[in-house]
Amino acid sequence: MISLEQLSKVYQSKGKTVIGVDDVSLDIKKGEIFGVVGYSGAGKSTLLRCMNILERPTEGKVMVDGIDLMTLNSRDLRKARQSIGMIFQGFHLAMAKTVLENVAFALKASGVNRQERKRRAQELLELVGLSDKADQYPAQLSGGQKQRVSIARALANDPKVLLCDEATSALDPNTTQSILNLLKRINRELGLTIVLITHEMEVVKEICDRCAVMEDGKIVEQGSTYEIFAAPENELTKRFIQTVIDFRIPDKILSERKGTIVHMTFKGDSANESIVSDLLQGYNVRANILHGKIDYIQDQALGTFVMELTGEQKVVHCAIQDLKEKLGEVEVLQDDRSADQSLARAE
Ligand SMILES: Nc1ncnc2c1ncn2[C@@H]1O[C@H](COP(=O)(O)OP(=O)(O)OP(=O)(O)O)[C@@H](O)[C@H]1O
Repeated sequence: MISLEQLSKVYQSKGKTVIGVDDVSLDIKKGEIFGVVGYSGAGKSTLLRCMNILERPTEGKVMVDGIDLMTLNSRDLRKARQSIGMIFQGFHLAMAKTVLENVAFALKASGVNRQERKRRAQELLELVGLSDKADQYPAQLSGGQKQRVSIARALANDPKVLLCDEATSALDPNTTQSILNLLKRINRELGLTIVLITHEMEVVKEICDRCAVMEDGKIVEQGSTYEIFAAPENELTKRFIQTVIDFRIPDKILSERKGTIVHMTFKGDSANESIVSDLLQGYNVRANILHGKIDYIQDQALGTFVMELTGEQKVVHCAIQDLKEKLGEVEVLQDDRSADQSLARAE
């Protein structure tokens, strides 16, 4: 649905060159929810705004639903933009207009008559659960309700794509959840392709089918959200995942442990099976759980465990080897230190 080819955006600011987006290529499929995550200044907003040419890329190609947006004149671009809705962190509502008028106004430019505009706006307010607020003004609404109005407005022209610029960043966790649920619902019910940018990995975990991680204008990793969580490769991606699944063990606890400390990730069904206990029993290795959690990402289980394994060192190594073959993701965080202890005693 959206295809970016070698996209770059360079700003000239006070005699300096600032790179906003640096050679990004990306394919976003029809009907998926795609997340772009990164720290402040990574280039997320610039990338998103290039997708509807609110920001004109310096180089590269932007294809949306088969149309090369960079080749359009301003009239055709305005028309093409009708199929690309957008919502913002700050809502951008007209404060002097009622909720209904805010939504109906979006239909004015497309030449819909007054009566039909009103009917459609009422229908959209129903979709976002705000029919009873039609005659109120934005100042009378909560942040979550304002974002619902802006979603209704963005949907007015039946877009194929919805771009969300930090849409939940100004909201509390409960309200964030309800807006994410609404986005998920309109994605499924209307078949809408959604691209969202965020600095919160939790948002990605919650609703994104696929995601990309951005740093210094570049995409450093991308893939299905489940695979990214299960086997992140880039250090930045790992840091983002740690904000959601934190398996770090305090240094003090680690220093007290003498066995081999391993971090294991269990994918899908294996998260529900007793592979580990069966295997460790077979090897006569004892396991002490230091951290354990099963998360559900895109309705698939993902288990994360940190364990201290003790037993004869050779046997522990064989058991780890076997676990790697069966589970794939096993990382040794700290080697066995019982030898250090006997060495210290000998000294
Ligand atoms: N209009 C502009 N003029 C000059 N530089 C800009 C402009 N817009 C963005 N930049 C620069 O481009 C880079 C990427 O900014 P961008 O806003 O896209 O990042 P971001 O990841 O969305 O961060 P944030 O979440 O803080 O908005 C930054 O270095 C920023 O200073």
